[in-house]
Amino acid sequence: MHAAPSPAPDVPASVLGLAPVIPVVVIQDVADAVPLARALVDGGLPAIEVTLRTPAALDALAAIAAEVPDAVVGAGTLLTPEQVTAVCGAGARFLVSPGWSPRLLAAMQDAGVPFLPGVSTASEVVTLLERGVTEMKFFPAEAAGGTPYLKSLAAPLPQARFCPTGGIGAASAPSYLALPNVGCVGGTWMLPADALAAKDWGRVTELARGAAALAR
Ligand SMILES: O=C(O)C(=O)C[C@H](O)[C@H](O)COP(=O)(O)O
Repeated sequence: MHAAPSPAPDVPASVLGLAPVIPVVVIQDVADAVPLARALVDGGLPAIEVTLRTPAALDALAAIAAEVPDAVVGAGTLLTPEQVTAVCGAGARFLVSPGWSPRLLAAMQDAGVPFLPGVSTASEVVTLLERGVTEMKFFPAEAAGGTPYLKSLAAPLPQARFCPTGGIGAASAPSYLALPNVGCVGGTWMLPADALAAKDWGRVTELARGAAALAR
C-alpha cells in the first residue's frame, strides 16, 4: 500500500487561517516589493496579497516569494485562468478574486493552493457551497452591507466563512473579526499612499503592528 502524498510543506491549508489581517498591496515599482513585504512581516502581518492591478505585480510577487521567506505571498484581483497559472508560476501560495465565474473557479480549484473567490450575495454563497467551497472573500464588504449583512448570512449559511475586504479600516476591522463567520479581514489601511510614495517602511511596520494587534 502506498502512503498518500503529503502536501508540500509550504502550501497553507486555508487562507482564513493565515493571519487575522491580510494587507492588500498594489505595487507600482518592483523595487518596492521586498522592502514593503519585509515591513509588513516585521509588523506581524505575514500573509500578503499582491493585486494584479499593475504591470509590476507579477515580478513583485516573484521577488517577495524568493526573497522574503517569512512572508506567505498570495495573488489578488485574479480574473482569468491564465492569470492563475501565471501567479502560481511566480510563487503565489494563495489566490484571491474580487468575484468569480465558473471558469475562474475551476482554475483556482485546480491550482493546488487555497483560494478565496469573491462573493457579495447569498445566492453566490449557496452556489459556491454547492461546489464544495466554504471559504470566500466578501467584497466589497462595506458597500455590500458590512457586518449586518455577514451576520444575516451566518444564520442560514453557517458553513460559509469569509475574508471581508473593501472599505475596512482599523476602526471597523474588530467588529468584522468578532463575527463567527469571519476568519480574517483584508485591507489597505496599513499602506497609506503617502507612506508608500515616501518609501517610509518604518511607518508601514508601525501600522501593520497596530493591525496585527486587532486579532481576537
Ligand atoms: O483588487 C482586488 O481584487 C479587490 O478586490 C479590491 C481590494 O480588495 C480592495 O481594493 C481593498 O482596498 P480597501 O477598500 O482600501 O481596503
